[in-house]
Amino acid sequence: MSSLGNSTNIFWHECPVGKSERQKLLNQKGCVVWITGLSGSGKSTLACSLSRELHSKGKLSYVLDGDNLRHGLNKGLGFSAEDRTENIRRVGEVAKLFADAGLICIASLISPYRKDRDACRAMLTDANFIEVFMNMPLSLCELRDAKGLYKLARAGKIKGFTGIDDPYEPPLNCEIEIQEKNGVCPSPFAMAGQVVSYLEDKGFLHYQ
Ligand SMILES: Nc1ncnc2c1ncn2[C@@H]1O[C@H](COP(=O)(O)OS(=O)(=O)O)[C@@H](OP(=O)(O)O)[C@H]1O
Ligand SMILES: Nc1ncnc2c1ncn2[C@@H]1O[C@H](COP(=O)(O)OP(=O)(O)O)[C@@H](O)[C@H]1O
Repeated sequence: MSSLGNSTNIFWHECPVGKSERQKLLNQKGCVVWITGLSGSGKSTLACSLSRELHSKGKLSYVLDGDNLRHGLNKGLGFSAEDRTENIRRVGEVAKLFADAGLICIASLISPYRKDRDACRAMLTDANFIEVFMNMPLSLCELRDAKGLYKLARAGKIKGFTGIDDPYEPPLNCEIEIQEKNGVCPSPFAMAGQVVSYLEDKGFLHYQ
């Protein structure tokens, strides 16, 4: 069902081809893998590696990457708390549609606020929202600084940068946590393997 907001005189139209038929066709179950973490923690790397692994297993996935969506769907949104909330809400709604289409939707956004991630979780049935926390130390993310943004933030040239002068609220009850082992970050292939194992164990990679 939809939440109607300010619109009136609109009605929900059921389509005769349903989610279960699409899932049967694809032999998988639609869900959302929501990857959260600091800039540079490896969200996009995991998203791409996971999508590749799933593809090689014959499973259909689609990546919604925060940075990429800000070029289109979310063009015009900034990084205030309100804009981030709207950014996450929109991506949550799109992810829900992809999951309904039967796909394994991989959403990769900083999504720093717990309440925003929880709101996306609430859009789906609980088991179909798989929250993956990239639990990498800020020092590692800052050392990587692939885009040079931490340097700019430290120099005061970017204001409100997550982890520097803007908050990041780590998940309290995520389904999967990716972290360093003995001070070493797992490879992209190993990170993807951790998520694939979870999806396999929970029965998302088959439709019975
Ligand atoms: N102020 C500030 N804080 C954090 N990140 C910033 C900021 N300004 C620009 N960027 C770049 O935007 C990318 C994060 O976009 P998201 O849509 O994932 O952010 S959020 O979920 O709405 O917080 C983020 O991409 P990733 O490094 O892939 O996380 C940055 O490249
Ligand atoms: N598991 C990993 N092992 C080694 N380097 C990684 C790993 N994950 C990410 N990186 C590197 O860290 C940098 C940031 O990764 P990225 O996926 O862009 O992070 P995010 O999307 O969270 O900003 C990139 O240069 C990437 O190649």
